[in-house]
Amino acid sequence: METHKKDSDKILEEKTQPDHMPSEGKPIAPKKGDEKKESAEEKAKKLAGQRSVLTVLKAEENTGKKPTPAKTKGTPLVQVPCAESGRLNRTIEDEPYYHGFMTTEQAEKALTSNGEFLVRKTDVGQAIYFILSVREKKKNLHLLIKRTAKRRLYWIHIFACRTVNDLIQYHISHNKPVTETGVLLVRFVPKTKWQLNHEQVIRIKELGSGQFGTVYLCWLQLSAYKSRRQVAVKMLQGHNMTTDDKVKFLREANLMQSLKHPNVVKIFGIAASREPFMIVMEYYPNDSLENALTKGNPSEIDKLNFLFDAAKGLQYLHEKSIIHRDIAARNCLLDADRRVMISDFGLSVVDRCNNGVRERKGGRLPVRSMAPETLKKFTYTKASDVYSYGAMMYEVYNQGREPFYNCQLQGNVLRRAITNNKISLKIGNDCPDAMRILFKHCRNMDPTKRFTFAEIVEYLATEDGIREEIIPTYWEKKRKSVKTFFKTYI
Ligand SMILES: Nc1ncnc2c1ncn2[C@@H]1O[C@H](COP(=O)(O)OP(=O)(O)OP(=O)(O)O)[C@@H](O)[C@H]1O
Repeated sequence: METHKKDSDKILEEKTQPDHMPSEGKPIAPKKGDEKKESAEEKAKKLAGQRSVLTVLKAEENTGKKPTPAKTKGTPLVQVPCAESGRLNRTIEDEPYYHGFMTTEQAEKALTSNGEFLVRKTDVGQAIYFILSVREKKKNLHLLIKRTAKRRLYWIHIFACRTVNDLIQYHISHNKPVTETGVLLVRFVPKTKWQLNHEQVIRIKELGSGQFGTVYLCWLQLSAYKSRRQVAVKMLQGHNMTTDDKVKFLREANLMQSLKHPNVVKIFGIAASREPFMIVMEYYPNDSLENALTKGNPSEIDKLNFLFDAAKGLQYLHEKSIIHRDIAARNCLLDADRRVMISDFGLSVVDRCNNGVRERKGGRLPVRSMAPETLKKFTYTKASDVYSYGAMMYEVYNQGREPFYNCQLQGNVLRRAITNNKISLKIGNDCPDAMRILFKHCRNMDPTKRFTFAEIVEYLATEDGIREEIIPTYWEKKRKSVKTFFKTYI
């Protein structure tokens, strides 16, 4: 183990040293005249005697959130030379324990047993910080990895390093606690296959943009040995994105990850180790239901199946306690078999208690599709989703026209007219009777009298022309995978 007296002493000399910020992952070259060697551990012991000098120095150096005084007050900081940290020459993004941008909630889900840890990034105010999340005695600790003001060294408890990799590696290889109470880093939580790297994604062209980001057609490189495939990638872009926007974007990705249904958009993963954040999804070349309705002239059977597929996807979401909150033809995509896939979970929320979710949200709201009780009290329920589904039925039977397209009212005046039942949607004469009845059940002003999606699915399932589900057998699936193998490798 090699240490350099000069390196260790820099902590004490710092005030007179020029500011220097090494790039992440670069080793520090040893300097001439570093003959006298001393380990960081020995230095820690020695420096304990110089407590008063170092306490002053550390207080001056602290940046960002101040550490809890009970844990760190009076503890000297010791710089660990690079050679002693025992790290590999990699960037933080390459480290298996680094999970990129992640909320506290997500980190807590990932930590399951004592001593498990991961490193993540988060925004505190305007600044971005690294956080060490570690599980100890059935509790989760989220420790801010702080930086000294001048030399820009990273530190948690006693030891300070030039990079986060060094800091973590040093604590692991030397079995050093990260808190005063002796919490050790035992086992890291590895990234899941769902967490992708930005390098795996290659842009082809833009597909369109929405409120939260732009969607691109991209190549996704699955691994060095596997083929690449075309995917749609939603990227959160823009320099004026607030922390709130980022958290919402990650929440959307997290929510999508937990969904698996033939009528819900399939997600491959998320790249969140740096910005722009990306949600990598299945690419649906048939575009949106809105385009199919406005440009495609679908048959009556097609329309019926579009609504049946959408209702099945939404029934699944409601079973998982998810309220979509933005049901509209523009948010439904069509797969290669023209099956509807529910998409765009940017506004979705989880209603765990089944009481509805109250949220007075600013920004653009889909007022024309929203239920009167939501417009009045900002309460979103499963029944308010059903009301919006009714608005989508209107789109389906009116060539994709948006609800109230011929109404001159705008903004608050329109909102008041809807809530006071002064205006209402009329589905049109071309709509079959059975669908007109269903429309009425969805658009009832009283939310308790509306159908549920389970009832809608049951109602539509008996209609003539409903496409039967073709569930592939075991051998059909096998045959398909062999075919794909030959296509890819031979
Ligand atoms: N998986 C996908 N495959 C193919 N096209 C997609 C996919 N996801 C989105 N798109 C297309 O990209 C465009 C932008 O989608 P996005 O979900 O960001 O916005 P939006 O739904 O149009 O608006 P908002 O998010 O404001 O409701 C849309 O035209 C949509 O059809």
